Amino acid sequence: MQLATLEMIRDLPAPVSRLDYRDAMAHMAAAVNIVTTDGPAGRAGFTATAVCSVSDEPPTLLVCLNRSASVHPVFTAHQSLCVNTLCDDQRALSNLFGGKTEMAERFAAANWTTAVTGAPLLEGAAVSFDCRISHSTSVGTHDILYCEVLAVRQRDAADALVYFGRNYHGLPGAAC
Ligand SMILES: NC(=O)c1ccc[n+]([C@@H]2O[C@H](COP(=O)([O-])OP(=O)(O)OC[C@H]3O[C@@H](n4cnc5c(N)ncnc54)[C@H](O)[C@@H]3O)[C@@H](O)[C@H]2O)c1
Ligand SMILES: Cc1cc2c(cc1C)N(C[C@H](O)[C@H](O)[C@H](O)COP(=O)(O)O)c1[nH]c(=O)[nH]c(=O)c1N2
Repeated sequence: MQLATLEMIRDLPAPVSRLDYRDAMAHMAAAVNIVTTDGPAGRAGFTATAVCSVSDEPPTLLVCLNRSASVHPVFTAHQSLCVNTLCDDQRALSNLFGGKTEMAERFAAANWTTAVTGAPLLEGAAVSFDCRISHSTSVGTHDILYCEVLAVRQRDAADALVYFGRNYHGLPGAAC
């Protein structure tokens, strides 16, 4: 194996720091979601922007959940969840579910129903995806939850909520 020379090491780019990475990621706009679960380990929910579509056959999305989050044990116990994508008029929910708030207080601020898994579906959400967690992997500080979508519910016309530059922005909706 060729030993790296000092010149080679010196020429390597400095690794991206956590703060530089976060500054960079603040430039990536994202949808804002309340991810919920319910079952024997109780009802839980958190705000998530690290959510995206994976495949349409079978319908699958992914959610990245920080293992240090208070809700992490509940989601891993249930292996099911619902991704509720917020509309512009639901900004306050994002902060409420964004941590440090009692779970009962979080859920008291909105109306909920259920579909297949029993995970709470948010009334008035732009769209809700009721899912079974099919498998997960751990990368760095987060678990990546791969979720098979078992049911969907969508609201026809709604203004979208976007998170960009560490702030919320409304996006005028069209009939979807
Ligand atoms: N993926 C995540 O876990 C994630 C995403 C967004 C916000 N947050 C939380 O919300 C707080 C406020 O975020 P902000 O956007 O106002 O400012 P920030 O500077 O803390 O984060 C800027 C961007 O960096 C990314 N990021 C932040 N923390 C992360 C983490 N632990 N793992 C992976 N990516 C991360 C997100 O894209 C975020 O929008 C953050 O400190 C974090 O606790 C977490
Ligand atoms: C706009 C926005 C976006 C996200 C978050 C927060 C906010 C405000 N949080 C953090 C998460 O909601 C919550 O703050 C942490 O889980 C800590 O919550 P507890 O205090 O442990 O309940 C978050 N956490 C996570 O694990 N994955 C994610 O994608 C996101 N995205």
